[in-house]
Amino acid sequence: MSETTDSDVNNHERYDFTGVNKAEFGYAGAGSEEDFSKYLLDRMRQLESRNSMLKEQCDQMESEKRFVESQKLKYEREVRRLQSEIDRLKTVPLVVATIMDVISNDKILVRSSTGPQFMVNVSQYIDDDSLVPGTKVALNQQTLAIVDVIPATEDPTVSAMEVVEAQDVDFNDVGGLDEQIQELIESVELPLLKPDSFARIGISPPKGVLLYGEPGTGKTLLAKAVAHRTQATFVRVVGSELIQKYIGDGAKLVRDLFDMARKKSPSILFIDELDAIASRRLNDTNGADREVQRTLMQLLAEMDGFDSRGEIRIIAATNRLDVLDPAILRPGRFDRVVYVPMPDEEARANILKIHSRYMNLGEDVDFKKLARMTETASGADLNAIAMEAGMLAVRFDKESIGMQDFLESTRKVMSKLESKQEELPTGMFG
Ligand SMILES: Nc1ncnc2c1ncn2[C@@H]1O[C@H](COP(=O)(O)OP(=O)(O)OP(=O)(O)O)[C@@H](O)[C@H]1O
Repeated sequence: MSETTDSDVNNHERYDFTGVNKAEFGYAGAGSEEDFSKYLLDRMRQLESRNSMLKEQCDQMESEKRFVESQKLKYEREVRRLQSEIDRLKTVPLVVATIMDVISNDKILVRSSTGPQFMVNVSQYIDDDSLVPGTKVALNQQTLAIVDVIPATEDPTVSAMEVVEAQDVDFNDVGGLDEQIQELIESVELPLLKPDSFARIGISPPKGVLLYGEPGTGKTLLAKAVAHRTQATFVRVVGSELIQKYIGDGAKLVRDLFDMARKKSPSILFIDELDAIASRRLNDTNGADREVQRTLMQLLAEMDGFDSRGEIRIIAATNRLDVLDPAILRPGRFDRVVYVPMPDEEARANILKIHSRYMNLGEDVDFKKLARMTETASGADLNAIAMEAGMLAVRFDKESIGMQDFLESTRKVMSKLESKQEELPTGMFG
């Protein structure tokens, strides 16, 4: 509709209002025709603006309606989702079981997680190939039919082992321990690098080397350094983890470990905390002990069936030589036993130097003096002292690390050590 303009107002004289009932238009005045005409134009303007306002409101309502409709669809979807979630939560739980044997395509022997064994049916939607002994499956609670195959969540071998293809630790990173390094060169490095020399002379290199000594004295460090020197893959497992994490899988893991070492050869297999799987039998009746025994038997079997001139070397470490089963130390197994001592004064100064060689040191730093003050510290403690001194210098925004920082960090680490040693039994290595 076109807007009423002023020219319309000026043209009002053209209209003849004779005989028009003005009251019908809401006009109450008794003015001239001209006034009535003006009145009418005003009314028209008012009605036009009201009309356009109503149109705007209508548009707005239209868009609100569309919005509400889309919200409605959204909420309907949400209701359907929640409904199916409720249905899912209301379904009866499935029973977990392990396949013991496959008798025929539709008859499977399973052991449920609660213990008893059942002969059960299989849902037709399950792929026959996935039904092999050892697979975990879900059973319907009433009929005990297999309704699902539970995928293995993690391959224990992957998380139990640490496999490092190229080590960056060298013998230069080891402070002291010259004799131990020499032993490792003879028993691990030479057999890997010069196997022909052993064959020519007609002797077999030792199969396994056992490093023993207090915690933090550098046993792992030595094994890593020898792996670096020989460019061998470093495969590491921790005895206690083999036992605790994968109950029932320990023996299989040992097999997998040797398989991995063979696959990645030349390799150095490092078994840390050997005592956790190779301690003397104390109590035969307990299930956990039997598990340890099975793992140990597998380890011994693997070592016995192993060619000592091959490309795999085994190094193990323990803090407790006194608890080891003598079977593990027989010839052809860990036949070279190397004691890794706590560092003496000279070694302590060396270790401090090694761990602060990339630090910006003040001229007053006296490693000999620090070595005299750290008589009971292991290599790991000395590493902690160097790190802590560096942290102190950073905390106080210094240019370099001074003797004062080292003295402060030594005091801190040594007092922690003393309080720990008071709690420990003595005589483990004496
Ligand atoms: N002789 C050493 N020279 C240099 N650093 C050392 C030495 N001994 C220990 N360290 C430092 O201490 C850290 C821990 O040492 P490592 O893990 O080799 O000890 P370990 O004897 O294997 O201990 P655990 O018995 O607790 O396994 C090393 O990474 C290294 O930084």
